[in-house]
Amino acid sequence: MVSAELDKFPVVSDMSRALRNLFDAGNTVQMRVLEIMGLGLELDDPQFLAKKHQFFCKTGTLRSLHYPRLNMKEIKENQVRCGEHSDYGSITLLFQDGKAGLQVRNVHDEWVKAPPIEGTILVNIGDLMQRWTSDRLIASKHRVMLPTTEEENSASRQSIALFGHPDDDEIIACLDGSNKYPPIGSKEYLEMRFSMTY
Ligand SMILES: O=C(O)CCC(=O)C(=O)O
Ligand SMILES: [Fe+2]
Repeated sequence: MVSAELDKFPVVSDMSRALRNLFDAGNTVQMRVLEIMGLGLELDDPQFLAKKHQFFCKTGTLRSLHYPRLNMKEIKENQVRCGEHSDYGSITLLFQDGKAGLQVRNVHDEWVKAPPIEGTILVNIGDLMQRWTSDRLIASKHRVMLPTTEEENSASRQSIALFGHPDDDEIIACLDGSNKYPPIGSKEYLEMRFSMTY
């Protein structure tokens, strides 16, 4: 990146403290969402999922995604901002700025827009949660498309994803007692996905 571009980054005083606060607050929200999911899934112990995320400070990952503003003339055919994928872990909290572009594939296999709604956080189910719940909860495929108007092109987009993953030494076995997916170590699963990707 050229230095002129770097100059356009906002100056955030005490960045590390700001990120730490976001990480900690996000952790609290993740735990609450996992508890609510435990209730919805009618687990004997509704806290079960949350209890498997005790070392979030070690397993959680915060990713800042900055999509620069675009020049219409430089856009290639079929270019997207972030290609179709599902997240690997249990649940992801996604904080979007005011810019549209995110799309989620619904149960009818159609792409639907998931525009940012002020004051809300988007929650994605990850692949390991799908496996854990024997496909009762489906990992949502999502992608980020390019802006459609010239005006939107002249603005950058910023999002922050907080990826949750069960504790490293947990064995993830189907919660319904079935053998739909063989049990797998949480860390082992994540490493397998990374090695397939990179
Ligand atoms: O930038 C976004 O809104 C989505 C990013 C995303 O899906 C990811 O990093 O896994
Ligand atoms: Fe994602």
